[in-house]
Amino acid sequence: MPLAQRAGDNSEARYCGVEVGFSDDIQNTLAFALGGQFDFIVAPLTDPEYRPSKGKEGPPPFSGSDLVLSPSQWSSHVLLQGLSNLQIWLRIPLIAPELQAVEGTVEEDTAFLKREPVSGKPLNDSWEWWNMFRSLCEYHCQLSVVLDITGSLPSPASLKRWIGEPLRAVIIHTSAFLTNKKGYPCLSKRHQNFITTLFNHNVQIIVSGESMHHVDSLDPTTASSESGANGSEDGAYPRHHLRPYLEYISHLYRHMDPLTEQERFEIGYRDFLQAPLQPLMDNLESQTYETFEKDATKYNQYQKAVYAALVDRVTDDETTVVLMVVGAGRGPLVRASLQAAEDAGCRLKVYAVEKNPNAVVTLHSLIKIEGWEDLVTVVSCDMREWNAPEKADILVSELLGSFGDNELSPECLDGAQRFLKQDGISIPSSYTSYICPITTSKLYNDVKSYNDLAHFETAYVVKLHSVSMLAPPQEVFTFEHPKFTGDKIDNGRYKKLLFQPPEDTGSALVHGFGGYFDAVLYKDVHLGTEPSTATPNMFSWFAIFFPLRRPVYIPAGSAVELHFWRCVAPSKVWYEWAVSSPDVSPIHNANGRSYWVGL
Ligand SMILES: C[S@@+](CC[C@H](N)C(=O)[O-])C[C@H]1O[C@@H](n2cnc3c(N)ncnc32)[C@H](O)[C@@H]1O
Repeated sequence: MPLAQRAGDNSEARYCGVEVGFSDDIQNTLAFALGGQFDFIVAPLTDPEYRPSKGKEGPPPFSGSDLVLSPSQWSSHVLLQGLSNLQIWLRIPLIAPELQAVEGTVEEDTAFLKREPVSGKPLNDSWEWWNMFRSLCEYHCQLSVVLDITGSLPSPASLKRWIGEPLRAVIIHTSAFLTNKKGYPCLSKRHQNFITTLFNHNVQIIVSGESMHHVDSLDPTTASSESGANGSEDGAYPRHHLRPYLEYISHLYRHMDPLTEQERFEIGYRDFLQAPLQPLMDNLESQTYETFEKDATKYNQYQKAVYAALVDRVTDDETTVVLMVVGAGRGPLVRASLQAAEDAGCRLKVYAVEKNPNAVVTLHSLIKIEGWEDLVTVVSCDMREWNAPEKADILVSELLGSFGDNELSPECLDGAQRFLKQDGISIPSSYTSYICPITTSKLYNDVKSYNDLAHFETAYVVKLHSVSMLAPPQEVFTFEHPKFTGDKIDNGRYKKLLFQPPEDTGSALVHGFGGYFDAVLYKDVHLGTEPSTATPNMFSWFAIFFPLRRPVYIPAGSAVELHFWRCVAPSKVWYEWAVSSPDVSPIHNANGRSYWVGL
């Protein structure tokens, strides 16, 4: 039975298994573990005592026939170390044995990796063992990792690296547990936080070792309500000696914070590649507008910004402010603007400019339903071509992509500023893209599975989740509006960035870059996704992912140097990117050969 569900989380269930020794009687071993409420066992495939005797032909080192369990029992409840549905799971200690005080890890299994230092890599960091092994396997998508956790944990930054790796399970040893006041097993705060993080990333937990807490009745603070008080459900077996550990793990899971509304919306999108929208070249579908319109936070921020701009702009009761919503879609920014005007007590004349004829139909009907005919004029036109009958005081738009400028807001607004007064206000007034190097095995393998160059040179919209940020995001490109320079505006850009991972990270692998944005709507009203300032409860934008054709190894203490270009041609805009240190990558997407946004 899976661990009791955490509130609001209907995604994959979390399970807790138990490691068992080699057994001739696997039926009984399994029944005992399941009776103790564990979900599965982890068992060695071969007898560790078995030694092939020289010159003698003997039976293979297996205990018995595969018929000892039914096929469904094998697949649901038994993890054969190393083999699982044609997946290979490499088991390594989280802390290299020579560094840890506590014994009982799997040193033998990984000894071959430690035999010789390779190119000076610090072999006391078990992540290096994993990295060497998976590099030898060319990052194979069926290769995953399982970590043994004991009493000590590595530094927070080095621990964080594992979240971007294909970590399937952790084996938590009974020696990792402390004892609470009542004599029951519990974990240190750091261990608790790590296990909780693992739950969030669908990592299964396996308990292993001898019981170190000989308690025979359940601790009321950790007992799971659905389990029997003593022994197995049907009483056929004695109480499982590791049951208090399972109960503690289950307790941690049940007491996690419930998912927020935003997390509930996003959960099905985590770590899935999506092609970015092309709202200029294509016409968005009705369903896409419907999703946008559910994001109350986004429109609240716009309403606040329009209100603040109106308050600054209106000096007497007689003024009628001309406000143009450019790229009005089905009208939510028109609604937010009219509401802001009502709150500010000022008169507003609105033009709603939209180039998607389908959205224009809905916009017309909204205006009729709401009785806004005297307030709002609908213009079915591309804003870059419209001959406006008068100039605007305020230009409101939302043409932002996950990387700020990637849906060509700069090019559209440069075209629209012709009909903004010289002292007029653009909402947004500026936006900035941000980027950082990330470890993301899952996304890298998903891109690789397309088996062509073009997919490695494409940016993807992704709800980044099982990803490790190796350094904080840094600013890439900023665009400001309006920009009355008199000259033709050049929206081409180039930036070189240097990312220094925290000192205690150790080495790491970069699979690509995560991109975000922040937009200043008006003065101190902003919205964005850059993690340190992200607008809470806003779900209109996921991050953007720029992959690398080959992951780049970053030795401990080294920085990552990234070059990023925004290139503009008469009919398209595209990005190019390359890493120049500590290793040199090719320039990705040279001349926009694989990915571009149409003008
Ligand atoms: C991201 S959507 C936002 C729609 C709406 N404002 C909202 O918040 O739901 C951008 C809208 O701008 C429109 N658009 C993009 N470029 C445009 C252009 N050059 N002229 C007119 N409309 C444009 C698209 O068709 C789309 O409806």
